[in-house]
Amino acid sequence: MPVIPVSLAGRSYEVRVGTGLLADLPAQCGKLLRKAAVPVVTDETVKGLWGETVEQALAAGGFAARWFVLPAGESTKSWASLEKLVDWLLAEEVERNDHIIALGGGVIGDLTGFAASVVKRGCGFIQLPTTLLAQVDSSVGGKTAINTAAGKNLVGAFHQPSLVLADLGVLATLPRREMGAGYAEVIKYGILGDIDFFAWCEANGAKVMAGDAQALDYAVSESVAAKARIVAEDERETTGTRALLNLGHTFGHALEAQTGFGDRLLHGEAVALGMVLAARYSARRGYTTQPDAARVTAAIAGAGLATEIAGLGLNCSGQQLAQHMLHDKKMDAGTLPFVLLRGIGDAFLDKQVALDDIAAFLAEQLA
Ligand SMILES: NC(=O)c1ccc[n+]([C@@H]2O[C@H](COP(=O)([O-])OP(=O)(O)OC[C@H]3O[C@@H](n4cnc5c(N)ncnc54)[C@H](O)[C@@H]3O)[C@@H](O)[C@H]2O)c1
Ligand SMILES: O=C(O)C(=O)C[C@@H](O)[C@H](O)[C@H](O)COP(=O)(O)O
Ligand SMILES: [Zn+2]
Repeated sequence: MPVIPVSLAGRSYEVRVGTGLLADLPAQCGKLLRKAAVPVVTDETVKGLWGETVEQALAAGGFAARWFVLPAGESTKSWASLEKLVDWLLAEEVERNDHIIALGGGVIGDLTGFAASVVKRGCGFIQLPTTLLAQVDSSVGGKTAINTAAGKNLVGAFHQPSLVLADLGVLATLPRREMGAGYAEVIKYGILGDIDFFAWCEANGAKVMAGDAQALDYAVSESVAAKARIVAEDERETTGTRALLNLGHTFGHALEAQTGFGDRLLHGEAVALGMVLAARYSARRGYTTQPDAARVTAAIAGAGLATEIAGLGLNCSGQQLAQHMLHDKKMDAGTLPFVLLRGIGDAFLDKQVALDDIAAFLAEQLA
């Protein structure tokens, strides 16, 4: 079983990738579970599909799951959900050294991690990611957040989990559209820093999308290892290294905001479009070549993901889309550093981007 360490001074933890990890939960968690009652946060869909497995595994180890179940979907990453969850955790008398379990996709992981960061000024949590996206990205690295009226992930904290168990078996029930959204964050690691992994994705993306066990194991393990390396180097996104994980996200978050954080455009789908835009904009600026941008576009289209924002029916101008970017967390004294490409596998942070030029570029892409 691949075990990937996330090495942080004094707070290192493991990401275990394998099959059957949920059914083996008490043994996997070991001493992290200290009390008979274990708080488990999930969404309605995941509870219906995987709740029984978790409940029975805990019961077999002498534990009782205490469930907090939220509606599925991006709108759950809200102030309202956070308030309800925090009140519930306090009513459950969760202590600092306890661990809350987050069972679900990135929405549940981000929200539960944020709640864990503020309850009693910080208690423990364990990530049980159940989407491809959560296994390869959101469960690792400690970014937690909710969305607000002003934009995506604008309120949150860095708070690392104590353990991540990526059970590949749970992906069997994941709809194809959600697999595609997760695959966007997989291929991101290739585009931003590893041309060999990108080429592997070009050759094996269809297998990953079809749920091939070996391909999934490799894709998840390689993605987690790539993220762990970056997070270990720049945990709090202060040096610019971690910001590279934001490839496609400045465009993507603007698209998510414009479409109202709903089912119309999933986070991974927005990131896929954002990476195409970042590649095309990099070519327009002369940093990379048109053939590179076309290769990125083709690899993303090959996974069944949309690559043209003109097809989204956004009904807005390039300027309006660019306005959303003013709230980006990378914003620094009036300039917005953008993750661009010098080539496939060679992302960098460009601090010289003019938002008016981005707006003009977006207007062309929308036409
Ligand atoms: N913290 C980070 O570093 C980070 C990284 C990437 C994305 N994110 C965030 O993650 C969120 C997106 O995560 P997501 O794509 O996992 O979305 P999600 O949590 O909404 O899950 C997607 C859908 O899949 C369902 N689902 C989950 N597991 C399932 C399973 N095994 N079988 C069937 N259905 C299942 C859910 O109920 C939901 O309807 C966004 O809010 C994004 O901002 C955070
Ligand atoms: O872990 C990171 O760092 C990332 O940027 C991963 C992204 O895929 C993720 O969507 C993250 O939540 C975006 O970060 P944000 O700081 O722009 O909200
Ligand atoms: Zn993302």
